[in-house]
Amino acid sequence: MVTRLPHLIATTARLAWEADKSALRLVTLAEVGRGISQAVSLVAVNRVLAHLLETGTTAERLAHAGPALTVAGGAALIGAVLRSLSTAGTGQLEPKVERVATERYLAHTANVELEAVEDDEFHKLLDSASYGAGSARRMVKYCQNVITALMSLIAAASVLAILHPILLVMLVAMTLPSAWAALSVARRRYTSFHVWVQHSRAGQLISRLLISTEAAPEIRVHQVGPFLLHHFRAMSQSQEGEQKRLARLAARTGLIAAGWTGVATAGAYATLGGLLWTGVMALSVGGTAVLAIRSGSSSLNNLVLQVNWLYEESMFVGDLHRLCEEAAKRTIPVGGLPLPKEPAQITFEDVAFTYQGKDNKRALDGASLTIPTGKIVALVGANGSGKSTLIKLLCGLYQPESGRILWDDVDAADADRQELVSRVAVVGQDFYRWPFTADVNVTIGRPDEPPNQERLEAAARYAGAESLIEELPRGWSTLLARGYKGGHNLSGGQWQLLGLSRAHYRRGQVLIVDEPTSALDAKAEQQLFDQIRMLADAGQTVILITHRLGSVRAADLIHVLDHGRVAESGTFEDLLSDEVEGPKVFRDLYRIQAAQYATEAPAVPSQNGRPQVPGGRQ
Ligand SMILES: Nc1ncnc2c1ncn2[C@@H]1O[C@H](COP(=O)(O)OP(=O)(O)OP(=O)(O)O)[C@@H](O)[C@H]1O
Repeated sequence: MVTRLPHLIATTARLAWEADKSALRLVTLAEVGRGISQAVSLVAVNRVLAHLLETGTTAERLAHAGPALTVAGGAALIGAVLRSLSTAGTGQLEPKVERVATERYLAHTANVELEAVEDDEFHKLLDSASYGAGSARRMVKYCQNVITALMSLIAAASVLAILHPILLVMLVAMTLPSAWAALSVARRRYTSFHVWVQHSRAGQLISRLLISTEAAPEIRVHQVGPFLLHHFRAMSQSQEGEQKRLARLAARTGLIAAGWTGVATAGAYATLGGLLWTGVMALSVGGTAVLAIRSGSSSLNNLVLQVNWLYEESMFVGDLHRLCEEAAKRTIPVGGLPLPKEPAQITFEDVAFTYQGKDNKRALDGASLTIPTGKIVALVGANGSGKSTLIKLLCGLYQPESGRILWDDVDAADADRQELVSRVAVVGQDFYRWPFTADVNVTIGRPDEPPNQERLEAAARYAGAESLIEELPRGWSTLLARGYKGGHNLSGGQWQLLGLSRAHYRRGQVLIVDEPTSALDAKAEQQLFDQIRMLADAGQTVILITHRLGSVRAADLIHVLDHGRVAESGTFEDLLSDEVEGPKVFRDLYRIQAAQYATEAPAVPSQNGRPQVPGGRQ
C-alpha cells in the first residue's frame, strides 16, 4: 500500500490535470496549507498545555498561555477556510475527471476492431473498465482525504517523535492491524468483483429485458415475464450468497484486527504510564502525548481507511488503463496504401475466415470470386453459407485468416482502412435503428459531412420512403424512439426503407444490400429493384444478398455460396440452364422456391384458358 500510494495519487493527479488545471492547483495548495495549519495548531496546543501546567497563579499561567492560544485559534480558522476552498475545488474537479475518464474509455472502445468487441475476454475488460470513470471521480475525493489525513498524521507524528520516539512506534503498532484488515477486505471485494462481473452483467441484461419496449409485446403474449423474473431472482440470489460470504469474512477480519488494536492501544498507554512513572516524561508533556496519540491514531486510522478506498477504486481505474492499452493494441490501423480511384473489380482469392471461439467452424473456406464494378452482383446460398461474412470481410470489418481481397491489384489488408470503409455503403440484415429523428437516421450514413437536404430527399426517393416521411407526425423531425416524449414507432418494413435511404445517402462506391426486401411489400420490392437497376446503369456497384431467388434475375452476375465456398457463378440463365456445367446448387434451391409458389398461389387463367401458375412449372 505504501509503495502504491504515490503511484495512485500521481494517476489521479494526471487525470485531474487533464480535466481542470486551476482546480487541481487550488485543491493542492489548500491541502498543503491545511497540513501546515494543523502542525502549527498542535505545536501551539503543546505550548498552551506547558504554560497551563507550570507553577504560578492561574491568572499568570493563563496570561502566559494567551499568545499560543491565539496562534492555535488562528491556525484553526485558516484551516477551516482552506478546507472549504479545497472542498469547492474538489467538487469542481470530480465531474470533470469522470468525463475525461469516460471519454477516454469510449474513444478507445469505438476505435477497436470488431473482432475485439466480440472477444469475451476483451468484453470482460470492457465491463470492469466501465466502472473506472466513476472510480476516477471518487479517487479525487479520496486523494483529498488521504492528503488531509496524511498532513494530520505528520503533524501528530512529529509532535510524538519530539516527545519520545517510542510513542511513534506505539502509534504505528496501534494502526497496523486495521490497515491489514482494510486491505484484505478490499482485495477480496475486488477479486470477487472480477469473478462475478459477467454474472452481474447477465443479471442486469435480464432486468433490462423485463422493462425493454422491444421485448414488451413478446413478454406479454408469450408470458415470458415470470420466466425472466425467475432467472433474475436466481442470479441475484447467487450474488447475495457471495455478498454474504464476503461480509462474514470481513466481520472475522475486523474482529481479529480490533483485538490486535486493543492490545496495541493498551501497550501504548502502558508505555506512556511507564514514562511518566519513571519521570522520563513530565506530566505536562504527558498530556500533550495523550492528545497527540489520540489525534495521531485517529489520523492514521482515517489514512488507512482512505488509502484503502483509494486503493480499491484505483484497481478499477487500473482496469480502465488496461482497457486503453489493450484497445490501443487492437485499434483499427490508420494509414496504408491508397485504393485505385475507379477499380475495375474486387477479387476474393481463396479467402478463409473463422470467427473467434474455440468450437467455431470456418465461415469462409477458400472462397474465390470476382465482383466487377458498376454491375449488380448477387450472393445467394443456404443459411450459414457465408454470405454476410464475405461482406463483412469486404467492408474491412474482419481480416482474412488466409487468402487475399484485391481491389484491382491492391490487397485490402495493406490498404488505408478509412478509405476502404468510405468506399462502401451497407445496409445489413441487422442494420441499426438509431433512436434519433428520421432525418438523423438517414444522414448518419455520412456523419463526417454536414447534412444535405437535397441528398436526403434523393435517398428517400431511392428507397421509396417519401410517403412514409410525409405521413410521420413531424416529417423528417419525428423522433423514432419509443418510450420518449413524441417518440414514434415504425414497422419493420418502414425501418428497412430508412435503412436503404441511409445506405444510399452514404453514396459509397459499392452499395451492399443484405436481404433488402425481406420486410417490404411486393410493390416496394419491385420499386427497389427498379432503383437498384438504375443505380447500376449509372455505374454504381451493387452487391445484393437475398434468399428470394426470383429477384436476382436482374443481377449481372450471381455467386452461389455453399459451406463457405463459391459453388458456382454465372447469370440467372446460366445457373438454371442444363447446358452450363456445375453442381446446380442454385437450380435446386430455385426449384424448391418455385414449387412453393406453384402449390400456394392461386392459378391465374391464361389467355388460352388453361390455368397458369406464377413462377411455377406449367
Ligand atoms: N459473429 C459470429 N460469431 C461466430 N460465428 C458466426 C458469427 N456470424 C456468423 N457466424 C457463423 O458463420 C457461418 C456463416 O454465417 P453467415 O452469417 O456469413 O451466413 P449467411 O450465408 O449470411 O447466412 P444467412 O443466409 O442465414 O444470413 C455460420 O455458420 C454462422 O453460424
